[in-house]
Amino acid sequence: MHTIASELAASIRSIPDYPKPGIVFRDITTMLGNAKAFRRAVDALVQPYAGTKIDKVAGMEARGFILGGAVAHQLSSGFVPIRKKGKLPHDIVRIAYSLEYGVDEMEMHRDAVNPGEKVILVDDLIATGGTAVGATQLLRQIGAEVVAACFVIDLPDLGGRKKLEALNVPVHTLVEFSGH
Ligand SMILES: O=P(O)(O)OC[C@H]1O[C@H](OP(=O)(O)OP(=O)(O)O)[C@H](O)[C@@H]1O
Ligand SMILES: Nc1ncnc2[nH]cnc12
Repeated sequence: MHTIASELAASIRSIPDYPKPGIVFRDITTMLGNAKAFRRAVDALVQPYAGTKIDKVAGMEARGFILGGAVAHQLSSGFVPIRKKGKLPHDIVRIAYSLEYGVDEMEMHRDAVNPGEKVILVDDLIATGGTAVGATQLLRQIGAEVVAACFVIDLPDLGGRKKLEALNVPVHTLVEFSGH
């Protein structure tokens, strides 16, 4: 019998040396195109939170939008896009962050979450945790309660899960790939 982790792992494509030499890129487009795997991934991401009241799901551009939108629908929550700089039209909060293969800035509308609202972060993958830690800081800056973060893929050797947990954000992941 296949576990969900092995089934999902088999649906994800690994591309060596993309986008830079030494990085093994974990490509979820193959999982997204596989109807059964996509449904199982979304169902498994949602499972720990079913029946709890989550006000908003926050997804990080771009892959976090695909999964986060589906998770928000399943939880009957609102959705908050955390975007790369320059894309949001209204009053924003912004933070600089680094990730496995670069540095960038991300932004969120200041009025996207009301103080005290319970928010879950959703993305496809956690590597160094730079993106998720930045998103947590943005959400906390506007008074949100970050109750959890969930990801399809964890790259445990890069330490992102531990960084988030050190900020008191519980982390839920479905499949691990060791090495980079
Ligand atoms: O844990 P970290 O080291 O921060 O890396 C993880 C982030 O990197 C990827 O996004 P990317 O910035 O490549 O954007 P994309 O979704 O637009 O491809 C991934 O979707 C996560 O958001
Ligand atoms: N190795 C990796 N594969 C896909 N997305 C990533 N984001 C950060 N590291 C990544």
